[in-house]
Amino acid sequence: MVRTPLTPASMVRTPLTPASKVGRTPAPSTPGGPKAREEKIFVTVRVRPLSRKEQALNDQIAWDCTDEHTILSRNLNNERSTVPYIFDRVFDPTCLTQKVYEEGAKDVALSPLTGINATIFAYGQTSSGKTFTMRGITENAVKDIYEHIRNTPERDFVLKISALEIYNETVVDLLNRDSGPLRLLDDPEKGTFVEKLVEEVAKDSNHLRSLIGICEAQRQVGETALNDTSSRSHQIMRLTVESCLRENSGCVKSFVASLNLVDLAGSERASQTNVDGVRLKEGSHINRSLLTLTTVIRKLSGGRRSCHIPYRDSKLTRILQPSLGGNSRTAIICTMSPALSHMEQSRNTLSFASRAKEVTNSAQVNMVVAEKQLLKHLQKEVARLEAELQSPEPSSSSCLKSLLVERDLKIQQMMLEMEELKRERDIAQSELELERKMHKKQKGSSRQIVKRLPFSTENEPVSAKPSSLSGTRNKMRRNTMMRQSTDPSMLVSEIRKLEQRQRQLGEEANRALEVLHKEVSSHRLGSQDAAETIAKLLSEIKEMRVVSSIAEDIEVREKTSLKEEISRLNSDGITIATLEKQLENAQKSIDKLMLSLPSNDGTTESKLQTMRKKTTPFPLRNTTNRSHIIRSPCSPLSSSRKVRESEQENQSPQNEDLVPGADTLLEPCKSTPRREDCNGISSREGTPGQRRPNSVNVKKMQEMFKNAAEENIRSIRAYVTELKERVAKLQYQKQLLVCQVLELEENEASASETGLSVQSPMSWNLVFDDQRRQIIMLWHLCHVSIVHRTQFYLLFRGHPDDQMYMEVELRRLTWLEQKLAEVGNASPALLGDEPAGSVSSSIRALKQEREHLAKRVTSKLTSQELEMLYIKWEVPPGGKQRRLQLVNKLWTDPHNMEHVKESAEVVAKLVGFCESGEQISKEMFELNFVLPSDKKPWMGWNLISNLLQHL
Ligand SMILES: Nc1ncnc2c1ncn2[C@@H]1O[C@H](COP(=O)(O)OP(=O)(O)OP(=O)(O)O)[C@@H](O)[C@H]1O
Repeated sequence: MVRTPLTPASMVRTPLTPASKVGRTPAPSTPGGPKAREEKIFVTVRVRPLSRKEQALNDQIAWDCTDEHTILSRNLNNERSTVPYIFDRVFDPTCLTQKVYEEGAKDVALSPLTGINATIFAYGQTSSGKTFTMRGITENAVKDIYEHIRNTPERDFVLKISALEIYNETVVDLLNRDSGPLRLLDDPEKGTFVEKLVEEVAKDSNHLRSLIGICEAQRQVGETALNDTSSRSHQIMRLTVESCLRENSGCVKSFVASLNLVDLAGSERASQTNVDGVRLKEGSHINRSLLTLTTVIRKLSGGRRSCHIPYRDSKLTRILQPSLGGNSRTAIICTMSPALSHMEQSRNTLSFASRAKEVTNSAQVNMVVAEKQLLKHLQKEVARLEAELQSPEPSSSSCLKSLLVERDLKIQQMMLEMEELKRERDIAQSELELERKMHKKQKGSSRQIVKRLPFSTENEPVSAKPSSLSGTRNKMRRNTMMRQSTDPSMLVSEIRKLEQRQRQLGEEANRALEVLHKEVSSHRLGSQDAAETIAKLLSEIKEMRVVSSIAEDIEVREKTSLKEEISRLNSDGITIATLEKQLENAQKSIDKLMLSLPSNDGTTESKLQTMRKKTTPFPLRNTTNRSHIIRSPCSPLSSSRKVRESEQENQSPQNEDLVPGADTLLEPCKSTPRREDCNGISSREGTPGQRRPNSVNVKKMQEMFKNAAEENIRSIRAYVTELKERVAKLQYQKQLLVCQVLELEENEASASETGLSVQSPMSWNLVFDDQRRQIIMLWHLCHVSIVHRTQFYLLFRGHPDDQMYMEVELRRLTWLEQKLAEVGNASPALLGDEPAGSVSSSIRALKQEREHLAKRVTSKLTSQELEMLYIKWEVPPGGKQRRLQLVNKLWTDPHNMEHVKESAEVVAKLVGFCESGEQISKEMFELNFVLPSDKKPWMGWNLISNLLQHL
C-alpha cells in the first residue's frame, strides 16, 4: 500500500529527500538483522550462451561451470594451467534471469524494505549480458517490492525513483535530460550526492515501470562491432523506499533506504570493438572509470581500509562509494561470454570478481525521524503527562511523585552523611597535624613548644619547612608567627574552636556510653565477680555522663573578654582531665568484664591479650557506623537478647548430655522458656519430653552468641580507647592554648609597663609599620608585580581600617613565600589559575612587566622629569636601554623605605594611577584573598601585569 509521501512532494517530480529533514540515527533494532552487520559483497558469475555472431564464427566454448559455485577454463589453447574460480554462485548459460535474481540478487534487492541500503550491479565485458541481466533483476525486484508492500499493511511505504547516467565522465539525469550535466557535491551527512537530480515518487508499480522505461530510453546506446545496442554509459537507477508504521501507532521513526541498480558500461578493447571517433572516446572514458572501479575493489579487497581508496578518481566510484566497502549490502553479477575469443576479457572479469569477493561492507538500518510526526508525538506525550499530573486519583504520576520525594530524601540523607564525613575528616586532619607537630616539637625546647598555634584554620600547615631562601625570610617567618601567636582575637577564636570540639567529644562520649550502658546492663552473668564489675561499670558510666554534660553546659557568649575566656578555659581543663580519668576507669572495667566471661579456649590472661590485640580503633565516630554496630547481629542491643534466648534454648534437661558445660554459661536463665531463636529453630515450648533433632548446633549457637557479646564489648572498648586518645589530644591543645594565653598576658603586661595598650592607635601605627616592612620584604622575595606593590603601598597607609587588608596581604605572602620555597622551579602553578607558580615563572613575569613599563617611560614622563630621574637613580648617560635600566632599579631595595616610596611614585606615574583619578578600591585586595586550601583563582598580580599590556 503506497500512501502519500511523508514529505510534501509535488505530484510529478520531487527533489531528493532534503538532508535537513531527516536526522539519521542508527536503529535500535534491525527488523532484518543486527544493527550494523559486516558482510562481504555477494559475488556471482553469469555465463551467457554463445551469441549468434560467436556461433557464426565457430567460436568455441572455453568455460565449464563445474558446479553451482565453480567455473573452470577449458584451456583449449593449452596456454595456462586451469585454475578453478569459486564464487557465491555461478550461473551457467542455461540459467534464466529469474534464477539469477532469486539466488544472486533478491535478498539484497529487498533489503531497503527493512531500512538497509543495497546495490546490485553488473560488471563484465561489452556484450557479455549486463544490460540483459540487470533488466531482469530490476523487473523482478520491482515486482517483489510491491508484493512486500501489499503483504505489509501495517506500514506505509513511499517509493521514489531517480536515475542518472555517467557518460564520458558527465552526469546526466535520465528523468530530466534537459537539466544538462549535473554536479557531484559532498555533504558531511549525506556523503556524495548529485545536485538537482530529480527524484520522482512512484504512485504504483505501473508508474514505476513506466519511469524505469523512460530512463532506459534516455540512456546512451551505440552500435559497436560486438554489440548492436551497446551501452555507452554507466547507468545508476535508484529506488528509495521510505516506510513507517501507520500513524495511529504514534510512530515517529521510519526506515529510509535505497536500492541502486547499476548497469555498467562494458570494458572493451578498441581492437575488438572496431571503434573510432566518438565510440573510441566513449570507450576510453568507460575503461578509465572501470579501471578506477577495479583499483578501488583491489584496494578494498586487500583489507586495507585505512589506506587511501581512490573513490574520487571517477564519478562512478564517487557515487558508488557507500556500496563499495560502506553502508550497503552489495551484490555484483559478473557477466561473461563463454567464447574462446573473449577468453582474456573473461579472465579479467573473473579476476575482478575474485577481488570483489573479499570486500566487506557494513550495512546498517537507516532511520529518519520525521520532525512533524515527532512534534505531534511529543505534544501528545506532554498532554498525557499533564493530564496525569492533574489527575487526583493515584496514578503513575503520583507514583512518580512519591519516587521523586523518596529520591530527594535520599539525597538529603546523603548530604547529611557527607557533611558528617567532612566534619570527621576535618577533625582527623587537625588531630593528625597536632600529632605531627607534637612529634616535631618534642625534639625542640619546651619553650618552643608553646610558641605556635594553628592560625585559625585547622587545615593549614603549621610547621614551617626548611626554606631554601635567605635567613631574612626565616626571621620574617618567625616574626609573623609571633605576630600571629599574640593576636587576642585569634586566641578567642581558638578557644571557641577547642570548646566546640570538646562539646562534640562530650556528645559522642555520651552516645557511646549509652550503648555501653545497655550492653553492660543486658549481661546476666552469674559470677559474683562479674556482678560487681557490672555494678561498678554502670556507676562509672553514670559519672562520665555527668562529666561530659558539664562540658556541654559551657556557654559561649558573643562578647566574652579574653580574661573570661582564659579563666573558663583553665577551669575546663579539670573537666577534660576528669573525663580522661573516667574513660581510663571504664576501660579497665571493660577489661575486667571481658575476663569474667566464660572462656572455652585458653587462660584469662591469653584472652585479655587476644582482646587487646583485637582492639583496633573502631570507626565509631561516624553515626552511621555506630548505628550499624548497634543494629548488627553482633550489636549490644540485639545480640545480648540472642545470648539470653540462646541460654534459654539450651536449658532443657534433655540437652544436658548433649551440651556438656553449657550450664556454666546458662545457669541464670534456666527457668525462662524460649519461644523462638533467631535462626528460626522452632520453639520446643510444651514439648518437654522431646529431644532436639538438631541439638548438635546448640553448642555452636552458644559460642556464636558468646562471641557476639565479646565482640560488642570489644568494640565498645576500642571506642572508649579512641575517645581517650581524643580527649588526650584535646588536653594537649588546651595546654598549648593556655601557654599562648600566658604569653599574651606577658605581652600585655610589658605593653602596660611602657604605657602602651594593645589596641591603642599608637600600637597600631607600630604594628602597621612592622607589617608593611614584612610585606615589602615578602614582595621582594616572591618577585611580586611592582605594579601591585605600588598600588598596595599607595592605598594602604596606616588607617585603622587597613588592618584587615594588611593581615590578608601578609598572610597571603607568607603562604606564597612558603609555597615558592617548597616548589622552587619544579612545580607548575599552585596558585589556582595563577601562572606564576614557581620562582622562575614569577621572575619571568616580573621581568616582562619591567620591560613593558620601560616602554611607557617616554609617553608618561616629560624629558625633563626623565633626565632628573636618570640622575637621581644613577642611570649613566649614553648607556643602552636607559629607560629599562631606570625601571630595573625600581623596587629593588626592600630595606630602604625611602627607596620604596620613590619607586612607588615612579611606577604610579608610569601606570597612570595618579592622573586617571580612578583609585582602585581597597576591597579589590580583600577579594583577592585566597586561602591556601582554596583553589579559586584570584585576580592577582600577573593579571595586573596583563592588564597593563593593554593600557
Ligand atoms: N543470458 C543471456 N541469454 C540470452 N541472451 C543474452 C544473455 N545475455 C546477453 N544476451 C544477449 O547478448 C546481447 C548483449 O547483451 P547486453 O547488451 O546485455 O550486453 P552488455 O554487457 O550490456 O553489453 P554493453 O556493455 O555493450 O552494453 C544482447 O542481444 C542480449 O540479448
